[in-house]
Amino acid sequence: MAVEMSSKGTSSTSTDRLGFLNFYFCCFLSLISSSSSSSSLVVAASPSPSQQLIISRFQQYLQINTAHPNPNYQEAADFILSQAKSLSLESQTLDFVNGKPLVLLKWPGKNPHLPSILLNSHTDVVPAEHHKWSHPPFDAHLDDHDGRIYARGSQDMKCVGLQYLEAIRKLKSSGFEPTRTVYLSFVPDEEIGGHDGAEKLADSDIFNKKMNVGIVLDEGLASPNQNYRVFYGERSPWWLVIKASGAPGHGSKLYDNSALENLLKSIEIIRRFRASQFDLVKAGVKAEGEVVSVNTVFLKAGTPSPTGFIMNLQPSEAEAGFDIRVPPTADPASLERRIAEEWAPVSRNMTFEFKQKASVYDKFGKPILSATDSSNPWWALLEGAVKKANGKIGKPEIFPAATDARYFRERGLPAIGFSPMANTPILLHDHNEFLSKDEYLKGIDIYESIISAYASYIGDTKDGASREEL
Ligand SMILES: CSCC[C@H](NC(C)=O)C(=O)O
Ligand SMILES: [Zn+2]
Ligand SMILES: [Zn+2]
Repeated sequence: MAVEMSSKGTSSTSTDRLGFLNFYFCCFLSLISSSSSSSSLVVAASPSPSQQLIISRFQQYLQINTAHPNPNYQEAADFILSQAKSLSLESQTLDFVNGKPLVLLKWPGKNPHLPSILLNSHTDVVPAEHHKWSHPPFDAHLDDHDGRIYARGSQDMKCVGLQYLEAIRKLKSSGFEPTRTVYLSFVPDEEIGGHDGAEKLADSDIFNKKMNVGIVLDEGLASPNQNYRVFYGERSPWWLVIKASGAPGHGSKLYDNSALENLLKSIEIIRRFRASQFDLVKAGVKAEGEVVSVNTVFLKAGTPSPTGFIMNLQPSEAEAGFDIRVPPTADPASLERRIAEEWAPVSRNMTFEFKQKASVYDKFGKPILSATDSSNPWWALLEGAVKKANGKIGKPEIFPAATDARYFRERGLPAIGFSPMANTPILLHDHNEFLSKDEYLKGIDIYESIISAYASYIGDTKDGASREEL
């Protein structure tokens, strides 16, 4: 792999200087808050100087506005490259698509023949409605009272990207040397489908001929309770548009087969199907990721007029869009039949098209799921490593939405979705997304344990979770 050390971006020295300034500023703030003893609010424990530097680096990454539709990818890439430089990691910027840099870092292992570990994170975030946030979404404000860091991307998923790096920083300073090579990919465009990011990486020669990846870690979700959530598969997005057509007519006339009547019949049938799936979740029979979800995302009909819509004309066309998520355990053929026969039947003058229809099966025709039994030693290693760092993980789940992990699972690689955020409300894509500094710091310890276990593992897929004695 060609190694290019970036000369652009913030140097580690200026990064650290900024961190110290921030540290002194925060000490000043905590002095003020502790002097106002009348306050009944709980004051978060003050971080140590080294923790303050870690938090400050996280804030710097969060402050880079990588929201769609105009993500500042270059600044994010420069920041990651500066961090890589401070850690003496090899780095490379892959420009699969102009203006969408993908940063690939490498920590070479002592045994380059063993399959490597890929730690993936996306650099983009979804947009925020700034006026609806209590703190500006790109300020990365740290609330001194509750220790929360408010920012778009604090949960999804700039936290994970930097936690990987901070864990490596700790491992390096403890003298740890990996047996397996560890790669880190910082990819663009996950939030808009990953086609110009992780999908390009997974299809690339560098990935398929050089990296020899054996396991991928990617994003998970926050957990409101004390157990971390772990994901071994995800639902496939199907974005469906159904269209109805019929004769136009006077607004006063009752007649059969108008476009809107036909569309509304379908919407009612779809709504009943949705309720049947949701009832299974409400009754605790199935988890969210195990049912088919269908949500109406747009309705389009009517004849526009300068003041709104013509009110006495029944339109000749009407359409509706649905976000459908299909679990890997569902039967896609029966859902397709349901769509053609019940949701958009020709008998009601209806047609349908998919704007997106991700396969539920891999290239071998099997549901895209990573094993969670003894055939996948990475699973047991992850469980053991989290436990060793005093964390707990819950039952393996199917991720309800889509992540970049699917591009790696599709190739038959095991991929685990995991974002170490316990005792945290799920706020991805929501207003006031936050992560507490303590959970962030705890997550670094968790990754330190996982990376150490993964990078030291010398067994193959058959001989379980043996570890090299270092
Ligand atoms: C279909 S690609 C868009 C990816 C996005 N992922 C998440 C986690 O929100 C989603 O599931 O809608
Ligand atoms: Zn994400
Ligand atoms: Zn997201």
